Amino acid sequence: MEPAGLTLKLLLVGDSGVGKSSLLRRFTDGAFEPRLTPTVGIDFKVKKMLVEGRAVQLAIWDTAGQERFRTVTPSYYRGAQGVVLVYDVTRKATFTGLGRWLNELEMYTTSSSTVKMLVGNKTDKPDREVERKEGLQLARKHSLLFIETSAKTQDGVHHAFEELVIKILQTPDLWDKGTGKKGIQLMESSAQQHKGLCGAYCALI
Ligand SMILES: Nc1nc2c(ncn2[C@@H]2O[C@H](COP(=O)(O)OP(=O)(O)OP(=O)(O)O)[C@@H](O)[C@H]2O)c(=O)[nH]1
Repeated sequence: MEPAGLTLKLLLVGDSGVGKSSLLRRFTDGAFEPRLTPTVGIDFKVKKMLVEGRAVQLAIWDTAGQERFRTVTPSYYRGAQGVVLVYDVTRKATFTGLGRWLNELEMYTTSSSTVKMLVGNKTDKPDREVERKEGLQLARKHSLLFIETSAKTQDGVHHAFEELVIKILQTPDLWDKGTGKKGIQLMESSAQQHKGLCGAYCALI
C-alpha cells in the first residue's frame, strides 16, 4: 500500500442550519441537497487535495449545530489543525451568536496549534442580513481567515478549504513536529469512503 502522506484534521462548527454539512458535501462530493437533515453528533469525510504541488489528505469533521445533538465537545477540537466557523449571511442571529463559538475556540484551541477561518455561507440567497464587511471586521478582530461562500452555487467553497490548508502548510509547527504529531496517518484506503459516527477512526486522532 502506498504511504498515505500528510493528513490534516479540519473541523466545521457553527449554529444549526448554517450549511456546515452542505459545505462539506459540496467540497467532497461536488453535490448540493436543498433539504439536508441536521447532523447528529459528529460526522466526517476524507478528501485528497493537491495544494501548491503538495498532496494532502483532509479529514474533515462536521459537528452538529444543535446543542442536543452535540456530545463531548473538547474531543472534537483535539488534534485539529484547522477550524472553520460558519454563519449564515441571511440569518443575523447566526452571526451575532458567534461569540459562543469564539469562546469555545478560545477554550479548546490556541493560535499556535490551530488555523481558524470564519465563513459566511449562503451568499446565493437574496435576503442577506450580514454584510461582507461585518464578517471581515469580526474576522480581523479575532485573527481569523475570512471568506464568503455558497454551498448551493459552490462559490468560494474550494477556495475556502484551499486557503485554510495553505495557511496550515505555511505553519510547519502545526503538522511537522517530528514527534509523531504529523497529522493523522490513514492506514486503510477504505477509510476515504467511510462516513459515519466516529467509530474506529476516533482512535487515530
Ligand atoms: N440557498 C442555500 N441554501 C443552503 C446553503 N448551504 C446550506 N443550505 C441549506 O440550508 C439547510 C441547512 O444546511 P445544513 O448543511 O444541513 O446545515 P448544518 O450547519 O450542517 O446544520 P446542522 O447539521 O443542524 O448543524 C439545508 O436545507 C441546505 O440545503 C447555501 O449556500 N445556499
